[in-house]
Amino acid sequence: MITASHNKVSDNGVKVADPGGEMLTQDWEPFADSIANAPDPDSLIQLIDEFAKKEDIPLNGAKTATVLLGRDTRPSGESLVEAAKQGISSVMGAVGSDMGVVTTPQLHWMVRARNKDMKASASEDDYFDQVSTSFRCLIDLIPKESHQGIGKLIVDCANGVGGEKLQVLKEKLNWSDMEIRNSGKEGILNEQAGADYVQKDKVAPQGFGPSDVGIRCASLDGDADRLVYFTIIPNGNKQINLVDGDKILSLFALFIKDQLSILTDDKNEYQPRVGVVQTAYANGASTKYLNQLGLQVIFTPTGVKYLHEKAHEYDIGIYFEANGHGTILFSDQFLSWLEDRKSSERDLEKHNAAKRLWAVSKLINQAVGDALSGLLLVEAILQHMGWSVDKWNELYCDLPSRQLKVKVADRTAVVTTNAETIVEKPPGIQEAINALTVKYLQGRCFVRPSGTEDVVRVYAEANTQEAADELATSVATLVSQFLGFHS
Ligand SMILES: CC(=O)N[C@H]1[C@@H](OP(=O)(O)O)O[C@H](CO)[C@@H](O)[C@@H]1O
Ligand SMILES: [Mg+2]
Repeated sequence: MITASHNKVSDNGVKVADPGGEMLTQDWEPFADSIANAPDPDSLIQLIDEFAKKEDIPLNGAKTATVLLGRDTRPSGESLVEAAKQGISSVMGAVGSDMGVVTTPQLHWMVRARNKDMKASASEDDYFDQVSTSFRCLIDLIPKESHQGIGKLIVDCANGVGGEKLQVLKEKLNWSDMEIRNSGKEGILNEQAGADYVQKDKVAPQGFGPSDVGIRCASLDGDADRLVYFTIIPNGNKQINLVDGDKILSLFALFIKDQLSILTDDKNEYQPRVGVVQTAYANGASTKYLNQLGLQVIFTPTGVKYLHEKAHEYDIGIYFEANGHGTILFSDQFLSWLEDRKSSERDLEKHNAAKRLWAVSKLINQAVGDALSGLLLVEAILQHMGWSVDKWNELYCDLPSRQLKVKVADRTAVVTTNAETIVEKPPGIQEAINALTVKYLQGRCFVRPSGTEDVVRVYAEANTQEAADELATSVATLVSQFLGFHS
């Protein structure tokens, strides 16, 4: 997938799906790094040959392989896809099949559908069919008493690929109450728009203003694998109430738990294991809420590859990063049990709960986090509950938080443990952070080296915004003292 996601339009990047449609296995990352940095074509071919030998991959088998290629809306995409196609055929002897402009999750979905679900020709149309059919199924199952409109939705598409794809869904679903903004027809990709901008800066994207107060708004990122919601604060100068990935996770977890409790009781032999996966950036109030729901919450280091892997350990694994990337994974064992229940259950309530969970498993992307299918699931659940976005946002109240970046001489000098919540190296810094944190009510603070930028990130939470800001600033100073200023 040729995309640089939420980054500026002049950036380029590539995301690689494995044959199951999921993210590239972590063992292969060093190889990906080495070929990306190969100095010339000969070294590239040599690296590929060596790797194929090491992994025991018969390269002549590649002749029967197909590599699906997709791209986001960046102007550079077309020529990069062409280059990829040439590389795939001339170096590997395989076929590069161009799927055109697609969202990252659509491409992952197609790879998965072709290999895992044995739909040899799975296309974008099949994706649209599956998500719209399962969405309609959820809507049709809404109990009559809560069948009421929940009002208009406006979606900021970051001027990216999500705009044209959401338009397809809008037409397929006859969804008149949804408006698409920053659709990509004009405007610059990701510029003051999109889920990353909205979540990090906590402000409304461009094109949104006072006339949108009171309306449910959502934001996708440039390749449509992240989703956040928000509402505009009246007279707030672009300020928003952010409904982030933690809240999407909480809504999904609540719905799944409700449906499971209709379907099962203590007498059931099979008790599906539900796991909720977060990172240290999850707001402390969300973790508390999920614990109160009686759910098992597990933490992993930052980066969706870790959350995704952990979520696979459960029958139903629900994961989200606060930035809005996440999905729900269902185990094969659970799905076959569910299929059984769906066909054998005589009790109407239980039968419907089974059908809802089945529809969720078809709607939500099983390969990666997907803003479009995530958005449809949020909308279906809100309609099911008869909830406004405010009601949803009131599930719990976010603790004030602050994120800062510190430029240091060498960020790899920071070594963390315990899902990145404790610093092991340099020695002494964790004790100093602890000494500052205990001064604040509901204080929580951690530092970690970024995996994507040359900075150390500081995250702080406390009972007031001033306190969170102060804690973050003083810990940022500590980081500079311990690690030396960037020269
Ligand atoms: C605090 C934060 O938002 N970190 C982001 C950011 O990672 P860093 O390792 O923090 O740079 O980019 C990752 C990739 O998009 C995303 O998965 C992660 O959540
Ligand atoms: Mg993205």
